[in-house]
Amino acid sequence: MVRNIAFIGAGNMAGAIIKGLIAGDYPAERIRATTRSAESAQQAADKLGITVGTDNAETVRWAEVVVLAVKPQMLKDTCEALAPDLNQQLILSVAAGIDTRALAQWLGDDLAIIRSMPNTPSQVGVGASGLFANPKASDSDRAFAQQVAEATGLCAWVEDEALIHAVTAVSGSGPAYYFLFMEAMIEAAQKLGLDAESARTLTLQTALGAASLAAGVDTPVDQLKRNVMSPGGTTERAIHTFEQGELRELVEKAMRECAARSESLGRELTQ
Ligand SMILES: NC(=O)C1=CN([C@@H]2O[C@H](COP(=O)(O)OP(=O)(O)OC[C@H]3O[C@@H](n4cnc5c(N)ncnc54)[C@H](O)[C@@H]3O)[C@@H](O)[C@H]2O)C=CC1
Ligand SMILES: O=C(O)[C@@H]1CCC=N1
Repeated sequence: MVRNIAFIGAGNMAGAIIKGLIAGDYPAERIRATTRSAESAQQAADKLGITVGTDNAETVRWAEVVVLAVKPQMLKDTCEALAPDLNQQLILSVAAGIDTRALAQWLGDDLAIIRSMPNTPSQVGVGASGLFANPKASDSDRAFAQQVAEATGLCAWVEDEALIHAVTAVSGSGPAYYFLFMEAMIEAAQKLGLDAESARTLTLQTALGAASLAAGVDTPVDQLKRNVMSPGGTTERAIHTFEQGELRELVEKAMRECAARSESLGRELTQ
């Protein structure tokens, strides 16, 4: 299914989705985007290989699907300015925290609105998105949103919109947790004596290998972990150190904070 799709905002997340779509053979001439300045529009056009302008109204009138990809703090003003040019386009919002009720208030009551919480690995085809549709969205709207998400990776629907906060804490923000872990491992590897390049390549390949193995076999992750841990061996010491340092509790705390921030962001920006 190909529809004219306009991204309002052409930053990190829109760029990641657009790259994923194009890599999945979505026709580039059916994708447009906007940014705030002519200079950033030109940069984004060169980087993404699509038409990027600064005229939201014109771009929205061309579109059948409008993707809201500006920062949550910019969303209310952006939506209210777009509202007069909307004519039943499907709205896809990737903004953290802002619910479909607020979006409908700013854009128009009758609109089909689908929220997607994607992540930046979308740009290399291994994104993970959570989706929620308001009751106005048709089966075909849902199918289109799913197609966009699947062009860039995999997706899961939630039927309770509040669960988008949890999705944000898992997959929306999750890549940054793994990047932090990689950063820490690269630093520690160098302290153990490896040169910077070996520290980096061994760390990244190990992350890729662990994720590929976990995704590629049916074995639960705790068993995969135990398979690395020879009794009395080396891994056991490292895992014991993580557990003693309460890594699990820390992960849960961080994810609860993330979900809570998603909720409070929504409250602050929709009052
Ligand atoms: N970065 C990430 O990993 C993820 C981000 N998101 C959501 O995606 C949205 C965008 O985030 P990023 O791409 O990281 O931000 P960003 O700052 O990289 O991109 C925002 C873009 O919006 C443009 N913009 C701002 N106001 C505009 C307007 N009125 N009209 C047209 N363009 C306008 C800016 O020029 C910029 O290109 C946010 O709402 C965020 O919550 C969701 C999931 C993951
Ligand atoms: O940090 C943020 O607010 C955005 C939403 C999910 C990932 N990045």
